[in-house]
Amino acid sequence: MIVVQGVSKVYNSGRAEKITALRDISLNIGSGEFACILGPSGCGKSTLLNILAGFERPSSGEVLINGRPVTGSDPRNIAIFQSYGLFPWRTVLGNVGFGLEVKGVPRPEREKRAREMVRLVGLEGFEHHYPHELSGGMQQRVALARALAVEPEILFLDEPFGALDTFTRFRLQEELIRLWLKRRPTIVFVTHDLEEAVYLAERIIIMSPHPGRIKTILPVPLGYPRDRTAYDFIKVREQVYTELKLKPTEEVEYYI
Ligand SMILES: Nc1ncnc2c1ncn2[C@@H]1O[C@H](COP(=O)(O)OP(=O)(O)OP(=O)(O)O)[C@@H](O)[C@H]1O
Repeated sequence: MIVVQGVSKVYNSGRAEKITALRDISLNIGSGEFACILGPSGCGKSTLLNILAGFERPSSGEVLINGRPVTGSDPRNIAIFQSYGLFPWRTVLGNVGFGLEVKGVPRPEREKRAREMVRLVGLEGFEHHYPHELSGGMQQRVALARALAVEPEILFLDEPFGALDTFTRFRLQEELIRLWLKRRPTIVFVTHDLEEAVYLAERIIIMSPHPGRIKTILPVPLGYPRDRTAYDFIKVREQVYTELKLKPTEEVEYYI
């Protein structure tokens, strides 16, 4: 579904040296796949996601979605959210229904679908609340419901749970998996949280910085829902640690 061919991105920062944010990225993402892009800060994760979503243009190479080159963002199929980005003057229902309104879905149908989405993310009873009356985790659910309400073919998510506490993050990760299994959109999810990637992804695209490259693509051979404490889960996590060189090596060198 998504084909990335030799994509590079160089930023002309106005200073003497240019920044190569991405160098020669090639990868394929299948229809209905859940892929995570994982890597340390500055390795080009957001740049890559923005190029996939059509918000930025690559310096060279190209991205094809369903066989067509991406030349700009496509609001009909693709939803993206980085922070909550909710409209403060709209209620939960108004926020969730926003994308449907843009699509021209008639009011009764819009409301029905928005209510259904609100229920799916566990916010029943909060339909008429405003964003400032909700916790961070609840606002993130609203953002998730809004993105899913338009039934996007592809969902691009850039560290959506980064600012949340562990409990809320775990719950929303579970919810996202549940919704993905139910509707099967293609999901490309950027994170720098290693465990999050192992919990969510069918494949983890591991990137390394300076310049941003794909280091390796790791399939996660675990079913859903995943158990963070299971032996298999810990084994995969260890593999990712090793790939990212975060695992201490066995050899110890002594200097006198
Ligand atoms: N608009 C821009 N102008 C100049 N340089 C940029 C721009 N956007 C990103 N960069 C540079 O490109 C590199 C990759 O940035 P990017 O934000 O894609 O990384 P990231 O992996 O998403 O980082 P983080 O996890 O910290 O968000 C960085 O060196 C950054 O400074």
